[in-house]
Amino acid sequence: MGIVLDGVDYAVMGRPILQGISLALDEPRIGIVGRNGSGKTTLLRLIAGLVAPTTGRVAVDGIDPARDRKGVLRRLGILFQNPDHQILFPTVAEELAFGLRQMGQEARAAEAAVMRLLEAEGRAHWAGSATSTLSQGQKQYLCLQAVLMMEPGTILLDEPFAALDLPTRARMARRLSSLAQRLVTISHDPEAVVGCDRVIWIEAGRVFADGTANEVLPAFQDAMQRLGAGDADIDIAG
Ligand SMILES: Nc1ncnc2c1ncn2[C@@H]1O[C@H](COP(=O)(O)OP(=O)(O)OP(=O)(O)O)[C@@H](O)[C@H]1O
Repeated sequence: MGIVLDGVDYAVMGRPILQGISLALDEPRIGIVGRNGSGKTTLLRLIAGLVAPTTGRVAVDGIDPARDRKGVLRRLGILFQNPDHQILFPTVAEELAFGLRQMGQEARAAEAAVMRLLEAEGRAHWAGSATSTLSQGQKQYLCLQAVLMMEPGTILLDEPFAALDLPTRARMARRLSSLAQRLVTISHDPEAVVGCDRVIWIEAGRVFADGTANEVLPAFQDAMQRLGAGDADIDIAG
């Protein structure tokens, strides 16, 4: 089944942001790379159903993510770039229970599921901790656990390593690689998608290259280095 985008265009007030995107994504590890402003986050938002395409069709395991919000919650989890934008609750246990409550589970069952998860992760003592006191890496880890609570088949990761120091990044990479879920990783950094089965390079709102990591990443890296050698962009997007 997987993720299907069929002839997708997305425009804001007539300005095209993404154009002619047709992709069928069902590999276990998918990377989406592109420079700043190329349209990666917009693509993620379309897949997640946070915005609907202007033309064309998006389907996640056969459902339209913009229309069936409940259905998509069970299929797709999102780890946003900044955990501070994702964490809503004062304590770790409340944050972890939120998704299950949204999916209709009653409070006591959700609480028990949260404790089971924290115990399995060796972090039962985190339950009552204030989310605001966690480090950036711990917050990112909490957001990942909150997504995993809902047992989605696919997780969308937006720049998952951007705010992490090297040891935390290594730990997060290890945790992610052990997951059974399909992962779609969006990044401007080729390092973040090195092990992927398939890498899609988005340039100026279009699919510029699509292949294995070995096929796509060397060319992407070359192009980014060439761009970096030139002067800064002086045009303002929009
Ligand atoms: N709602 C919106 N209104 C106006 N412009 C938008 C909107 N959403 C995205 N854009 C524009 O579309 C382009 C692509 O944005 P997007 O955030 O998808 O890029 P990106 O590849 O994720 O960039 P970055 O790596 O910098 O996060 C940018 O020029 C952005 O300014």
